[in-house]
Amino acid sequence: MATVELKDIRKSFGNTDILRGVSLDIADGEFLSLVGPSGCGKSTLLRILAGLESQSAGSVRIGEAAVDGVRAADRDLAMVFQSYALYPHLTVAQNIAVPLTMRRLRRTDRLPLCGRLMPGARTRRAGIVETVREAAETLEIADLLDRKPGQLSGGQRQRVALGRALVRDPAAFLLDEPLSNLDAKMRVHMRAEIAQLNRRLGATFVYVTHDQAEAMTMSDRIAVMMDGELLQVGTPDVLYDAPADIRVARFIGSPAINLLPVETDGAGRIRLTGRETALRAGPVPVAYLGIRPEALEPCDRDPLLSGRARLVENLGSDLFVQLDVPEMPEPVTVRLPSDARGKIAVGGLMHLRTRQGRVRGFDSMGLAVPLRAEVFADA
Ligand SMILES: Nc1ncnc2c1ncn2[C@@H]1O[C@H](COP(=O)(O)OP(=O)(O)OP(=O)(O)O)[C@@H](O)[C@H]1O
Repeated sequence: MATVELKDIRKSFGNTDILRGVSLDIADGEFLSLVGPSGCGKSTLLRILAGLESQSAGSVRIGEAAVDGVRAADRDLAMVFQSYALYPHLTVAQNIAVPLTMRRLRRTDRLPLCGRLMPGARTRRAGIVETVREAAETLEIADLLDRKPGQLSGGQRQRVALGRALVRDPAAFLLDEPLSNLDAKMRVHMRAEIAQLNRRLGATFVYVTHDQAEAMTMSDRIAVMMDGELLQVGTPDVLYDAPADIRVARFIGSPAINLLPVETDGAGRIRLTGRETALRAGPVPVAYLGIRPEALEPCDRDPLLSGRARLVENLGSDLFVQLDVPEMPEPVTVRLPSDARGKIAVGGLMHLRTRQGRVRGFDSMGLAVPLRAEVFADA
């Protein structure tokens, strides 16, 4: 098992800069997800780490060793892709055994017929069968070992691909959107299994996904990438509660955070839809307030904002209401507990407030800035 260190990685394809200096330290045994919208450079970064692509500048270390210039096959990493890349004519057991056959059997052992007669070949083959069986048991596919990939579900195929990575006992696992071919239910199931696998093995996992929910539920830390840059690296809680950048705030969380345009006057008073609020800016003027849907709640007096419901979505456990707020460019989303069911109808007027510490300020460049004082009716 190993730490992974990426230092100022740059990559250009022709004149286009795809990675613009990415530095990231991943701890031994950590589950780190790289997330970001399509085309932001996540897969390119993972491929550089794997040795499948070379960087234009910067360096990669795995464990104690600098691996720049080291071939992919010699980096001691296992990769799992979105396409499972299984051999259709081999059984599950044979598919899982592929890396072991290459590594543990001598060329002469692999010869048809006479290979089995080579001294020690029988013991080496028995060792492989045992390792495959252990991996299959870990992944709960031991009863499928004799099947061919065509006779498996998507989730089972993905487990076989994981099994093939597992038997290599690599320094780190690199996974590139491994669940995107699965249906929604299987994705939820497999993401729990992969997270458990990381804990059980104590191995370093680097996981690429564009699905923030996947990253939030599985990771120790998440690195958010956009346009070839890392915007923020932190635990799921930090990214959710304290995004450093408005783009991180928008990317993390579903439904999305409300980003309300505001004005700050010379005395630091923050005005929302032309009305003064109880919020005050710090030294830097605030241009947007970020408020998560669950950080808004109905109130009778001194509302932060008021609007009419344009959509009420009942999820059973929660209620999502979208409000049209006069002068606000986009509807405001509110998440209410299930006991609000039946109390709010489309067209109904709602007054909303938020609580101390649940508002985040962003400046005109989109960087998080401190609010000086938050004075609420309930404070
Ligand atoms: N071999 C290549 N030649 C030229 N451009 C490339 C090459 N590989 C990737 N790119 C470009 O680099 C950018 C980043 O690609 P990359 O696959 O890393 O993005 P990504 O964040 O993983 O996206 P996705 O989630 O869609 O897979 C894209 O604009 C892509 O078109």
